[in-house]
Amino acid sequence: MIRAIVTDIEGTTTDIRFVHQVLFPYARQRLAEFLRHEHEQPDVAAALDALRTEIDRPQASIEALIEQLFTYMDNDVKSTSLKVLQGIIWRTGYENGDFRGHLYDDVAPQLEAWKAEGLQLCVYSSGSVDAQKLLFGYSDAGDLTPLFSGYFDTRVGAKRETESYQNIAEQLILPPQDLLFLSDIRQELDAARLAGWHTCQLIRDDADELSDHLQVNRFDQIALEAFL
Ligand SMILES: CSCCC(=O)C(=O)COP(=O)(O)O
Ligand SMILES: [Mg+2]
Repeated sequence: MIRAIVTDIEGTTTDIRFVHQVLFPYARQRLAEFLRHEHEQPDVAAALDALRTEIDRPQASIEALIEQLFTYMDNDVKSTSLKVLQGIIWRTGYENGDFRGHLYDDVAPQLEAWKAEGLQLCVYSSGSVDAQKLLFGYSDAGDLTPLFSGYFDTRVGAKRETESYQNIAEQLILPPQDLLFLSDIRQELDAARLAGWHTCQLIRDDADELSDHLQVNRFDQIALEAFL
């Protein structure tokens, strides 16, 4: 029986275009100036030190780190340090009302229904935990953060690695057969399935002909009884 549902964000709850055409450019346009002025802020300094460790350059200057972060952004590298810094910059955008977190219209009602049925709801995205809380906290459907009891990011591992799903299950103290992962990306679902999870693929845009996961177009097409 499914007892917890863990959802991806980009392409699953949220239009990929919101992430790539609103969030990513917003951070990109501000990143260099932000780091030049704010690199001593404790949370920023910690992310920059983590980046120095990540690239094995303990003495890297702020300018060298900025260059590295632009390379990451150009290649959509899911670096934990980049994701933390993007989240810090996005906070200003959400708080100023520059944008709200996009959600497909089927998402909030279904999350509320599952919560009312007693299911545990969690998020797993490459975006930092703080960025996840911002997107759901300042969403098109209002503040949905009370619905969620867990948030996971690349600190548990990469989304295409089976070990990440084993780590999440361990943290939730639930057996994998009680867990359902929702994502638009077949390789992420493959990794979750190898960890023993149930899986369901959201097809928001183009069909995925190579997938053998159960596919739906909307959250209200997900029938939990199907996962035995
Ligand atoms: C918290 S929304 C921003 C998501 C993000 O930064 C990202 O890179 C999406 O990656 P994912 O692996 O979740 O598709
Ligand atoms: Mg996705």
